[in-house]
Amino acid sequence: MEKAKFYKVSYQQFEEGYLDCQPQANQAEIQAAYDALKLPKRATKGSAGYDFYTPIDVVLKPGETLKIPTGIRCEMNESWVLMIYPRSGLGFKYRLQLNNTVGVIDSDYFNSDNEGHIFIKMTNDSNEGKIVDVKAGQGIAQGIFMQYGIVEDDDVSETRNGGFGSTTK
Ligand SMILES: O=c1ccn([C@H]2C[C@H](O)[C@@H](COP(=O)(O)OP(=O)(O)OP(=O)(O)O)O2)c(=O)[nH]1
Repeated sequence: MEKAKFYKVSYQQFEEGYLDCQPQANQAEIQAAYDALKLPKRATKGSAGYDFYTPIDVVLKPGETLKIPTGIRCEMNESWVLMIYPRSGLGFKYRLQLNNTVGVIDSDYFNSDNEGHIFIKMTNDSNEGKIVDVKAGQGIAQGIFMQYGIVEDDDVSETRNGGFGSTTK
């Protein structure tokens, strides 16, 4: 693949990921969120970041954390990586942080058994007592494609199958 392409995950995978993040959710709510999913987009021609839109309302008091099932998977050139960063505005306003500081989405994640469903985990780290309030459908984070290098005597032969922690089991 020369460039990259975003897709929605299957409904079945979205439901699984959604329930993992929001165990109380009912099927009508999940189906509505699935139907409303938007693929990531850049805001302007010169923007580096593809905005990821949250399928659920994100309301976080200081210190609270939420895992967001984006419903999105990404196919990309195998020498690329998709880096997920907070949106600057939300960081400036609320000190909204990604739990892993930066999300690293590997090109071979696309083929893993959860379809490469991208999750974003965030914490309101506000030190001014501000409550994060981002409605479903609004941008919550941004993804930037980058090319990565490998060492000249690299001999890895493992393939990925699974999400977080799967290659360290
Ligand atoms: O914020 C994130 C970070 C990662 N991932 C997915 C994509 C990535 O390809 C996969 C594995 O992530 P990573 O390699 O950073 O985590 P790990 O804990 O080292 O897991 P692994 O052992 O699977 O490499 O999880 C997300 O959906 N969201």
